[in-house]
Amino acid sequence: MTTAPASRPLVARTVPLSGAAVAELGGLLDLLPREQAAAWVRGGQGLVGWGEAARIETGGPERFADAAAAWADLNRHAVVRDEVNLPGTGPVAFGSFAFSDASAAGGVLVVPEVVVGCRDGVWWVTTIGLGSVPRSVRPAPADGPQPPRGVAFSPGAQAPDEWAHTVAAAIDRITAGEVEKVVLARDVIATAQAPVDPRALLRRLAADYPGCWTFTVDGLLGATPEMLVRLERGLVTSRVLAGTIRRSDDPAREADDLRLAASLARSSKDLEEHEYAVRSVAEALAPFCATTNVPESPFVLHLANVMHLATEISGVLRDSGSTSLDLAARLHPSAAVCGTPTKAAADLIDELERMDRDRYAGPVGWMDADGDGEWGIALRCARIDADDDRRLRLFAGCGIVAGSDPAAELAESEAKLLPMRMALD
Ligand SMILES: C=C(O[C@H]1C=CC=C(C(=O)O)[C@@H]1O)C(=O)O
Repeated sequence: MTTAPASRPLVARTVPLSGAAVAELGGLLDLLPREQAAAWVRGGQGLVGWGEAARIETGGPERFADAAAAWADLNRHAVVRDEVNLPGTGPVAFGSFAFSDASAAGGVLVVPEVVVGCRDGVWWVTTIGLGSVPRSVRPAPADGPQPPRGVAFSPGAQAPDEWAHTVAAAIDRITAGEVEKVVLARDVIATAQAPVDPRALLRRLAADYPGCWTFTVDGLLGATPEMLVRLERGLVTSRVLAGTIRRSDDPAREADDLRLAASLARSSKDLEEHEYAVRSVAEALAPFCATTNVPESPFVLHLANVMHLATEISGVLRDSGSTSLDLAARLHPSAAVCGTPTKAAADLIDELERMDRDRYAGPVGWMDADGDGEWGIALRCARIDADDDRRLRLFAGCGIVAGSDPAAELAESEAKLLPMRMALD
């Protein structure tokens, strides 16, 4: 199913924001109103948007292709005046897609009525209308959000010890030769005493995880460290993560961190897990790229809660007709969230997880009219219940290989849930 408002043209205008206007703004996230907010922000830069000029909803195995086609169609007839001309100026769609072809969560592209962007000190505002010239807007800080109140956590599809047994079952299936790696996830339900204002969570996530991409699209919000694919004027980049170690709880932890980072970089179990993920991305990108660069060994990425093995892959696009969403569709699901071989791992996930991942572990991000954009993997995130905004589903998953230990994976999943738990605290 695709719903796209086809008959009326998109009308978009981008203008730069002057230094004096920017001085009054605060940060990008401070501009968001409570309703219909979208964001993709890292280290103070990125895009935020609000309102809904157009919405494209898709579902099933063709959810990416249908969304890309509907977005291209909207832009074919668009009337655009862009005075800034950078990736992310002109009409922009924020998007989020389900992990699984079978999920009712499908996919969505939301075209906000107002988008404010910041990149390398350049600020702009884009106003977008459907079938009419949009009113010009002077962005201003919104009211401060109330922090969440009285949040209680309860198990989702599987209680923690049950999930550890599931991990043990997965290890048996790996040992039996069914798959080489499978990523198993679990969910946790958070229930607050009052409706949760997503902006409070976004601000907390951005402050605690400045090196991650803090996002919200259509009720999904989080701070992901993993970039599935970025396309910018023909340059393709991807940051692959797999292989994790928890950081120590000790505040004076620098010496500890060095020791942990060194043990992660030497861990054959984590290096194996990482290698599957890198290979899946490199192989999927190769047909699209004239050249690619895949570093031989990973580096260790330090986050506030965990450290990951990380590899930055880059390439030059061969065919200028491919959009960032086309690339994301081809890369999804990578072995960082599914496993190896892909189909057998996806079947095992269906069988063992006993839940719908919804939009967790699917691509989330934005795209402009040229097809440039950034699509992260929706990790360290939660989805607000559309029917009850006091309720959220939190997700975390772990790559399982033959050498995995169920108790250690359970502890790792707790560490990955921490960003959202703390944001709800
Ligand atoms: C599936 C998740 O993380 C992936 C990304 C980084 C490290 C991972 C790991 O070490 O298992 C996972 O592959 C998650 O955070 O829910």
